[in-house]
This record gives sequence, C-alpha cells and structure tokens, in this order.
Amino acid sequence: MRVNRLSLRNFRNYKHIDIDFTANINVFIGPNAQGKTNLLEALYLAAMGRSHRTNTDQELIYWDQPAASIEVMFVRQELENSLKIKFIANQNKEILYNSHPLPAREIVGSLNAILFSPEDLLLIKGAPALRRRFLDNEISQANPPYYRQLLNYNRMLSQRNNLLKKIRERKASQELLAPWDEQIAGAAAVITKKRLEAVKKLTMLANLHHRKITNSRENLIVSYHLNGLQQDKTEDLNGWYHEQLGRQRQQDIFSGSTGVGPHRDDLILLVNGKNLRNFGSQGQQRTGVLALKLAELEFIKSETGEYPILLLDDVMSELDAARRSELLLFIKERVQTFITAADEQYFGQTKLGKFYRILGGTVTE
Ligand SMILES: Nc1ncnc2c1ncn2[C@@H]1O[C@H](COP(=O)(O)OP(=O)(O)OP(=O)(O)O)[C@@H](O)[C@H]1O
Repeated sequence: MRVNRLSLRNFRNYKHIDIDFTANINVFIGPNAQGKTNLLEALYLAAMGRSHRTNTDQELIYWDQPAASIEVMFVRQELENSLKIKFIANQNKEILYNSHPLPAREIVGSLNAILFSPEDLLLIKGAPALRRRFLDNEISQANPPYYRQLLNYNRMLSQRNNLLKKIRERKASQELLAPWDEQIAGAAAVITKKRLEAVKKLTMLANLHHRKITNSRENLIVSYHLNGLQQDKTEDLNGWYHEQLGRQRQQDIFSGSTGVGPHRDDLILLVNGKNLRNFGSQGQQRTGVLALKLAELEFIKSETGEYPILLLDDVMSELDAARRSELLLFIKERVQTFITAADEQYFGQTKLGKFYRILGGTVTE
C-alpha cells in the first residue's frame, strides 16, 4: 500500500497544499507547532475515518473557514484509488471513495495505516481500553466486517445499559432484557473468536521482533484475557456469554452497566514469564510496544497481502539506538513510512527517503 499524493484545503493550519510522496520513507522536519502532526493526522483520518486526537470535526477546519478537505491518492493491490473527506461546519463529514459516496462506517479497510506515537508507549502500562483499541484497530483493518460487528456490538451494549438503568429505576421490566442478551451473546462470541485468532498470530510475530531487539535474551508472550473464562474453554462462547449475562443480571441492573463481554477483556504481556505491566522496566515496556507495533504491520500484511502505511509521530527521540535501528531496518524498502521529528539527527547517516521541511503550515522538499 502506498500513498502517492496528499492534498489539503483549509485543514488545521494548512490552507492549500499538495504533497507528492516517495514509496519509502518520508520525513517531516520542523520546530514545534508547525503542522507536522497535522499531516499525519490527515493520513490517519483517511485510513480510519476519524482523528486520533479529536472527536470534534469542527476542530479540523482552518479557523474561521466554512469547510475543509483531505484528499489522498493511494495505490492498493496495484490499483490507484482516491479518497476524499470533506468537513463542513456543523454538518456530518462527506466521504468520496473513487468519486462515489462512502458511509463513514465503511471507510476502514480502504487505506490501511498504523500510527505509532508517544502515547502508544502507554500501551503496556495504561488502561485495558488502550490494548483493546490496539487489537481492534489491527483486526478491523485486516478484516473490515469485524469493524462493523464491533460498532454493532457497542450500539447494542449501550442500548442494554440504558435498559438496565430503566429497570433499576423501575421504569421497565426485566423480561425486556432477554432479546438483548440473546443478541449481545451472539455478537460477543463473534468478536471474541476473532480476537483470540488474531492474538494467536500476534504473539508469534511480536516474539520474533522482541527476541531480535533483545538479542534473544527475552521472550514475549501476548495472550488474551477473557474476563472470567479459561482460554482453553472457548468452544461454546455464545452459550457461555448467554449464561454469564443471565448470572450477572442483578449485578448489572444494580450498576447500570454490562459486566461481561469483549468490552471488559484485556491483553496480557509476559516477558520471560513475568507480567510486563507490573514488573517490566520502562525500557522493556518500550521494547514490548515496538515489538507489538511491528507485529501489527506484519499481521495486516499476512491478512491482506500488503503492508499498511506507517505513521511515526515523534517517536524516534523516544527510542534508544538499538530499538531505532530495529525499526528502521524493518521498514526500509518494505513499508511506506511517514516520520515527524524536530530535527534531522536520527536520520543523518541513514540517507533514507525524502525530507520535507514544515514551517507554519507550509511544506518544502
Ligand atoms: N483548526 C485549526 N486552524 C488553524 N490552525 C490550527 C488548527 N488546529 C491546530 N492548528 C495549529 O496547528 C499547529 C499545531 O500543529 P501540529 O500539532 O501539527 O504541530 P507539530 O508540528 O506536530 O508540533 P510538535 O512537534 O510540537 O508536536 C498549531 O500552531 C495550532 O495552532
């Protein structure tokens, strides 16, 4: 997968730019607050249909302008595609894929992209929701129907939770829960099964990278923690979820939320048998995150036949020389990459790709 051109109109601090990219490494250099991350954000938006920084589209439009747009020309399976997103103040965004309207929920899976930013360094230490999102982004891009199943599951879950609250306030009867439990159990089983399959591949791929970065001193195991269930008893997930929803019902009514399901699961990472979250040093955790990110690239390649593009936002300065070189060695001539950095110090010797200077919303090669 390769992005050939990005055009922005009134997007963030860019009034009007068209940039052509190299198929290898593209490096955006510039001082703080000049628009480097805005460029990666535009590419991420084209891939995921949403920003990684805001849920408010209005923020994406150049101050005082009525509308903005992002247009990306990219090659997928050797065919050139165009994707355009228009943001109009106080309206829903419009998406055109090869000039045809595309609903926002169908954008995932068109242009695939992996983002690695300093916030990802919290992937191991941070809340379980971060690890679930990591896994969901990966599976959704490799398997777009999964993304829609996930949206559907989340919608049903929030409706069940509203009903639980009404039951708690004696405004609805408990019998109304039965059809929701039936549907939620089915959807939860489908999602969990796909996550378990993905983690099986992920652990193998991540361990290869982890061993390489640590000169074979450390083994990384990634496993899926299914809240309340042993990994080896997953044949009848639908039945199990159904039973659990029934068993937890009174507790769920009391809390007004659903206590079991894939929205409560987690990933567990072990290094040489020890939980990386509790016992890993900061350096080990960084290696774990890098190994996961590289594994994510390979997972998408193995599922779709192509590497996604890689967006590295300000992470070079966060990695030490060994991790940086593992990263650059892997992506070189393999993955089209977009890197932001404050200066050129990490790239001086490598003579990688194309360099762009970013200054106050302007881009010069
Ligand atoms: N809607 C908008 N309209 C105009 N300018 C905006 C808008 N949103 C953000 N900006 C400007 O974009 C700039 C920030 O750009 P960006 O986040 O890409 O910085 P950066 O170059 O990545 O910096 P750093 O290295 O500090 O992360 C700021 O100057 C901010 O004022």
